[in-house]
Amino acid sequence: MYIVSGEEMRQVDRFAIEQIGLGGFTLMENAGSSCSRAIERQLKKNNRIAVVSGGGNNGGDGFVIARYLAEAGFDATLEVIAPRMKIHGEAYEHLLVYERAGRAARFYETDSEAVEQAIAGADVIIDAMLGTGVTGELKPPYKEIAALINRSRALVFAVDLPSGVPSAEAADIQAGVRADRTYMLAARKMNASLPGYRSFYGTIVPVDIGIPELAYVSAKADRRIWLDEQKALRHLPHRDPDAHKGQSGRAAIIGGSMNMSGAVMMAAEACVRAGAGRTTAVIPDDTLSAAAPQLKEAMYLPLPSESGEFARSAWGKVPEAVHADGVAVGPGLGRNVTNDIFPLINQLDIPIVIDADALLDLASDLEQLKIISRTSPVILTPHPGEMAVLTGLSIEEVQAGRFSLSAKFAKTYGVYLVLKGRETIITGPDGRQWVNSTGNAGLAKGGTGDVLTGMILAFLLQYEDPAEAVFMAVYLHGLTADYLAERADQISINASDISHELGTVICQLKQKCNEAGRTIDIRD
Ligand SMILES: NC(=O)C1=CN([C@@H]2O[C@H](COP(=O)(O)OP(=O)(O)OC[C@H]3O[C@@H](n4cnc5c(N)ncnc54)[C@H](OP(=O)(O)O)[C@@H]3O)[C@@H](O)[C@H]2O)[C@@H](O)CC1
Ligand SMILES: [K+]
Repeated sequence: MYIVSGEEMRQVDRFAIEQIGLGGFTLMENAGSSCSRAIERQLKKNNRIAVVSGGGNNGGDGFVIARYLAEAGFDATLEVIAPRMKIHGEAYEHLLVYERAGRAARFYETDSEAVEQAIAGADVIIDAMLGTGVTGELKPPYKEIAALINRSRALVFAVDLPSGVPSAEAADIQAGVRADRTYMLAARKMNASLPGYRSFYGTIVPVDIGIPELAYVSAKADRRIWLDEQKALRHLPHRDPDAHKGQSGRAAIIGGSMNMSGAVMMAAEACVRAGAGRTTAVIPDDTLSAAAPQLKEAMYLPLPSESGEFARSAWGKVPEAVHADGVAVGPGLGRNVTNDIFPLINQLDIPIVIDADALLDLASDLEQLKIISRTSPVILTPHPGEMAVLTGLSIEEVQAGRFSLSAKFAKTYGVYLVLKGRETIITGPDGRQWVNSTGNAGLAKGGTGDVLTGMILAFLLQYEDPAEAVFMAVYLHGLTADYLAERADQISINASDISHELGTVICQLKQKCNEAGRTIDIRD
């Protein structure tokens, strides 16, 4: 599914209407009929339903929904908050269709008390007041009606967006409807993936309204999310039956310090479990006895240490000492001795994943990234705090601009950026973005990032396309956490459990998709 801003959605709509010839009236009919069918599955026959409509096209969707629900025999009334005079275009045509079908809408302008009573007394409220067209703070009486909806005990289903929630990134939100479910039309709106707005949406139900792919291509809205597991099947790691260990790649993971020998070893174990042919842990020599017993499958390359961390002089030795097809640097490095990771980026033209403390070293001289000439990809995996250091912004600013900041950063420095969070955003150096839908709050725990780093490195060695490798690592990391959370509470998820169960999850995924008859949607 595509992810769009409100402005991009308008461009997509315009293209579908003007260039493809799908009329706005038809799209609204599609939106309303598809939504009402999806909504009906949540309704009980005796529910009192209030469809609350505005005067724009979101309201128009509401007129169609009210007609379908009434025709299906539900006790559904249409409460229109906008004055009749302000309703135009396709929305007005659909209001007329509703009325000509023998139904009567109630208008807040002329019957405010009855409208408020209908809303207060409803079991289910369908919020079709405002969608992508909202600007600024909610105006009266929408603000008061939104508050009334939020106070009610009814189930609240929003159409496209909860009214009042802006669709543009980093727009302020003062008040808005808090929905239990949001029936999102055609494409996912950007803000549904941003922390400040996500809670307004409730469960998001995608609703197809028949807009052709070409309309998205024309709007250059190149951001996607996978909402079903079947999409993953085509992209799962695959092993040739005749494979030998040399073909799955040699991985080197550089990290660890006296107090954090576990981090580098968790990354190394994840790398082994995710299929790397040979994995070497490059560690400070005085941590060898602590690190080595943690993983039998790894090889070890100890380098000079100082105060329990890599000595500054060790960094110059790394490019020659490491014989690998891909490298990750960062897990558990520590911050007492300054790390110098630029020789790695400069001299090793193999895929490199930069994580954790190494990101902070990178931040001290980011401009160097622009002048280094490499053909192999650089992958940065910051959490919002690390991204704040990389950009010089506050964490709040990072979170409010996750999409645009990621795109700008990845393009400026020519890197793949994995901005972690509830919905991790992966951005390619060309600005294309993928949003991950798997994972849960159990991942908010030390070590899970180290495991992800190891998985990304292993996949980089097995996939041709770095974007696919990075996305699949993030996707399966989250999916394994979801698998674990189905068996024990989220709070008990251990980072290493993700490595241990990864194979089971991939296996289950293959089985599930096979059982579903291999109906793979190729539009991903
Ligand atoms: N285009 C298509 O093909 C399709 C579009 N579709 C649907 O259209 C929706 C977008 O429709 P849209 O552009 O008409 O905007 P919409 O969200 O109804 O809001 C406009 C109204 O809001 C009002 N208003 C604004 N700000 C306000 C505030 N702060 N506080 C209070 N009021 C405020 C503004 O009033 P005004 O300020 O002009 O007085 C105006 O009346 C989209 O989300 C989807 O549901 C589907 O049918 C599929 C086909
Ligand atoms: K709405």
